[in-house]
Amino acid sequence: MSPKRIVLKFGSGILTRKDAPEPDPVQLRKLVEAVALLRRAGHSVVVVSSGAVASGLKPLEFKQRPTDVTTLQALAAVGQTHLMHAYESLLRDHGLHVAQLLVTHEDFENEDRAPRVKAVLDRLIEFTQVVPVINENDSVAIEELRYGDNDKLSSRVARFWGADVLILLTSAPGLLRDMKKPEEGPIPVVADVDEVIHHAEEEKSALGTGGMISKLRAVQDAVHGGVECIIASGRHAEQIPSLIDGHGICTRFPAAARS
Ligand SMILES: Nc1ncnc2c1ncn2[C@@H]1O[C@H](COP(=O)(O)OP(=O)(O)O)[C@@H](O)[C@H]1O
Ligand SMILES: N[C@@H](CCC(=O)OP(=O)(O)O)C(=O)O
Repeated sequence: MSPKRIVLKFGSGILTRKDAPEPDPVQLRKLVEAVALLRRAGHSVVVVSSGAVASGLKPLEFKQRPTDVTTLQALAAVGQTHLMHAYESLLRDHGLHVAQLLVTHEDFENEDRAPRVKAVLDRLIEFTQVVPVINENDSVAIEELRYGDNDKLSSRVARFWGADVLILLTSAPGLLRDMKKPEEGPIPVVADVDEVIHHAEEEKSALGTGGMISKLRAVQDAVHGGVECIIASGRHAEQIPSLIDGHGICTRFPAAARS
């Protein structure tokens, strides 16, 4: 299989324990293993990782996610360092290093800044031992914390970087037709997001901020930019390499032709 440019988005809901609002080291280890496998297979991988706010809850002794923006920003400032520490030590076991990029939407929209971000991303990828991990600069980016746009951010990164595939790893196995009937499994392939958006409900995981509607909008944007998208469960990180090969339980959104 030819090497691909892959963006993996890890949502807050899959980086944290199911029973407590704190990072789950086992889960993080499995996700990092999947990244290392893809790297070893010759693919270029960029991770867009949520989890800054969630990672700040325990050190600052919060039992649940607060709602006021300034406290969320404070949590993100503390949590982001914990998150990066975890990535650095887990990636080191695979001979890899984490490269942290904290960005705001403006970094992609401003015509002077955007080429710099792309240049540094391309340069980082040339180092085969480096895995760029991107998050919104939450401590100053209010809009991110209010709207939970890491889905949108990952879609922007994927388009901007010219990724072949964007995988949104989340707490659901893909897009379900009916959330009350998870046994039916996710819709396997979606050609037109507009035709399935009504399946997305407002409900989301305890620590997630985006939700399924945000994911589908992000997917729509990426697909139109020529990026194949996949929504899959991040609780089954072992299937990530096979998702790239066209298998696995997920919802696939084939790329539209690049214009
Ligand atoms: N049709 C649907 N199929 C699957 N999940 C859905 C659907 N509609 C809403 N959801 C919700 O979307 C959630 C995933 O979004 P979110 O909690 O924001 O995750 P993340 O933290 O990974 O971004 C699921 O846990 C589920 O509650
Ligand atoms: N940048 C925030 C992201 C919050 C967010 O977007 O969460 P998610 O809905 O899990 O993608 C953080 O790191 O906490």
